[in-house]
Amino acid sequence: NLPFSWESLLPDFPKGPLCKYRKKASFNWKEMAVLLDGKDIIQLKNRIFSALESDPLFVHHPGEELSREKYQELTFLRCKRLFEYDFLTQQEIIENPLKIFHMVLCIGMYDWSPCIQYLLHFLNCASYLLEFIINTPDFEAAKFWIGNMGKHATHAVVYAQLYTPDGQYQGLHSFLVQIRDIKTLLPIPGVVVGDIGKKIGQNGLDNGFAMFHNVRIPKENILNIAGDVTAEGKYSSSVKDVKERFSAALGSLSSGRTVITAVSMTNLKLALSIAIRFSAVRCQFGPTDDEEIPVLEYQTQQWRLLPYLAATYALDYFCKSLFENLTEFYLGLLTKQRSQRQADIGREIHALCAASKPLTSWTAQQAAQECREACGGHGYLAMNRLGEIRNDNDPNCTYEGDNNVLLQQTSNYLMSWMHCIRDKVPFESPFGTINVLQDYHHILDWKFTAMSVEDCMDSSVPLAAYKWLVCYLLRESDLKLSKEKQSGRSDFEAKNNCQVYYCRSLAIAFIEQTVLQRYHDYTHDPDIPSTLQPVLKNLSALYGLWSLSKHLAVLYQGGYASGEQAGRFIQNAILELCYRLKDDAVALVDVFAPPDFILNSPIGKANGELYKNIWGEVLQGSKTLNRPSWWTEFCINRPVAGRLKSKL
Ligand SMILES: CC(C)(COP(=O)(O)OP(=O)(O)OC[C@H]1O[C@@H](n2cnc3c(N)ncnc32)[C@H](O)[C@@H]1OP(=O)(O)O)[C@@H](O)C(=O)NCCC(=O)NCCSC(=O)/C=C/CCCCCCCCCCCCC(=O)O
Ligand SMILES: Cc1cc2nc3c(=O)[nH]c(=O)nc-3n(C[C@H](O)[C@H](O)[C@H](O)COP(=O)(O)OP(=O)(O)OC[C@H]3O[C@@H](n4cnc5c(N)ncnc54)[C@H](O)[C@@H]3O)c2cc1C
Repeated sequence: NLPFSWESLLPDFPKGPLCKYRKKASFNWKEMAVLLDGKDIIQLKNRIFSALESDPLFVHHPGEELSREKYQELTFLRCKRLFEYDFLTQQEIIENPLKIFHMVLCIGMYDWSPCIQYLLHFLNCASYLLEFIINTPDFEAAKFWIGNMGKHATHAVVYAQLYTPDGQYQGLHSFLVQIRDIKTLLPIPGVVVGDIGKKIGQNGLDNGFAMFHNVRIPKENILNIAGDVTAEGKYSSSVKDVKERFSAALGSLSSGRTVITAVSMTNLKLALSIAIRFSAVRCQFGPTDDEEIPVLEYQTQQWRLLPYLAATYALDYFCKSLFENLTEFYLGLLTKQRSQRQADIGREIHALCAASKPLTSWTAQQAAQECREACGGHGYLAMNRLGEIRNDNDPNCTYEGDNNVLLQQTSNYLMSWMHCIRDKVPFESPFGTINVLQDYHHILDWKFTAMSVEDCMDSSVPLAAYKWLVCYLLRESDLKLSKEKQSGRSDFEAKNNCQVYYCRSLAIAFIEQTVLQRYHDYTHDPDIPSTLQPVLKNLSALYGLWSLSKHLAVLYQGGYASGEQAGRFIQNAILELCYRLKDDAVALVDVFAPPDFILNSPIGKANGELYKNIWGEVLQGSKTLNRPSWWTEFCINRPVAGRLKSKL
């Protein structure tokens, strides 16, 4: 019973082999799309997708190998065009900042290279408006990997150690430094700048290096987030402590990590759209010799893909909520809030995104590989895009902070609450993500109590287990750290020896619990339409149980679970949920899959005409039917076997 306007916003899919599954779905995919995104966002997505589809600059080149140079040029032209489209007015952004988030992800669904190039220009121009001298002390201190710097950036935001004329060290600060002439693109005197070479993915985007030798920049070019310097060279800062200034200087990294969390989640959407549509139409083997069934009917295929589908829904919700948290933080910064709450928000967001980036980028990396294999040989064909998705997702695990290093930031934050727990001092965090620790002592006594598989079919079961897991890992990490220190290890060594199985696991369990808590609350909200709630609850339960199943050893080790049944119930519940969700799977990807032009994968097309789509693409290759240019080497210049064999 959707109003007519919804129908025009979300046109029906073409008829074809996927209809069989679409008819079996327990819910209406359009109603779900409207619930998750709302009319405004769907309109924005349509606007962006159709602009790209109708623009000749964005046309795909099937069967054509672009050189890196050409791809970089095309990426730059596309980036310029994105500025020309200017998809969002300032007013729209102010009214709903979430639109920026959706705009970025829509462009990224097409190709991450122009998207990230655009974003780096857009954010650096938008968010940053002495007479300092910039120097690179040695080769190891060179700036390396910098996005857009390889070929074309004219200005860079450079993080550098600040020394004032009195010789005092003032900590890390950021400066706007011109690196190339804006008319000629030649380097500014004193700057050595260049391209770092081919990468595993995202090759449309140029990444560069730079070294500075006595490069003078105007005094105004200090980006005075944490401090400023007067004309007389005197340093001033509202933040007195160097360490706090360091945090403030790094604070801006939280926005990058939040965006990367969403970029990775979007890669999950792309990979799953392809793999699930493929699995629903690709038939192999069957109960009888003359009946082949779609590979989606196999338990293994369901178990390999559907938990990632559930993860996509849970992480999609989490990303939006994290972006809202970040918006609140930036509103505080813009209105120059100096309250304790503002500082606490900064710390909590830092802890959240330092773990959500690892969780989401790793999940997407594993999913992309699983989807690639789940599509068999066709998954390995470059035109089907799973390799590109996997390789373009890969650096999400590294940039804006290596995942393993970042997890330490989250566990540090969690460990910092131990003194409140020990001293029984009341505490809470602005977004409530650590409030679970208020019941730490009580939760540590909890046990797994489900008596049947059916009992486990709601996300409240894995959620309770996660709360225990977080408290348990916090206790164990804290004990381990104390033991290390007591045995005479330095702070550095002690901390280092507490990472594997302790702090690292703690940070992962914490973020999984937080994602699940938010998604559980959302899916169990009485305002969710009753037509959609059952499938959403199944997704929440599957995400929770599947994630939890990776921690089974610790649940037993710490005494939360005992006996054979607990593990068996969890495993059987996962399989049962996969089975229940398999008929909804196609409709669930229809909700988030971009149009065919954007998805750009013959096996992932919405019509499900697998073979027609592959053949259509194969035959478009300009040289598909040609004999090779080196055909004479095969037919005429035949090798004389053994001609070069040593006679000695
Ligand atoms: C902090 C480190 C991990 C470790 O340093 P260390 O010296 O050990 O410091 P600590 O003692 O642990 O911490 C000191 C205190 O500071 C607090 N802290 C640290 N970070 C933050 C933060 N972000 N916010 C708030 N507070 C912070 C910390 O909690 C401590 O406080 P306390 O003592 O506990 O109270 C450090 O090594 C580190 O951060 N390393 C990672 C470095 C990094 O991330 N580099 C990024 C380089 S830029 C990059 O990679 C760019 C890639 C471009 C690709 C982008 C693609 C996606 C699109 C995104 C678009 C976003 C655009 C953003 C623009 C841009 O980045 O240029
Ligand atoms: C595609 C791409 C684009 C980038 N763009 C930019 C950009 O625009 N601007 C910019 O400034 N930077 C950029 N970077 C650099 C990026 O920020 C860094 O690569 C990233 O922060 C990781 O640092 P690193 O490379 O020095 O790794 P390293 O710190 O050398 O890490 C190497 C390994 O050692 C491990 N390790 C390091 N320290 C510890 C520790 N304390 N405990 C345990 N293990 C540890 C890490 O887990 C990692 O596996 C980009 C990188 C990539 C790949």
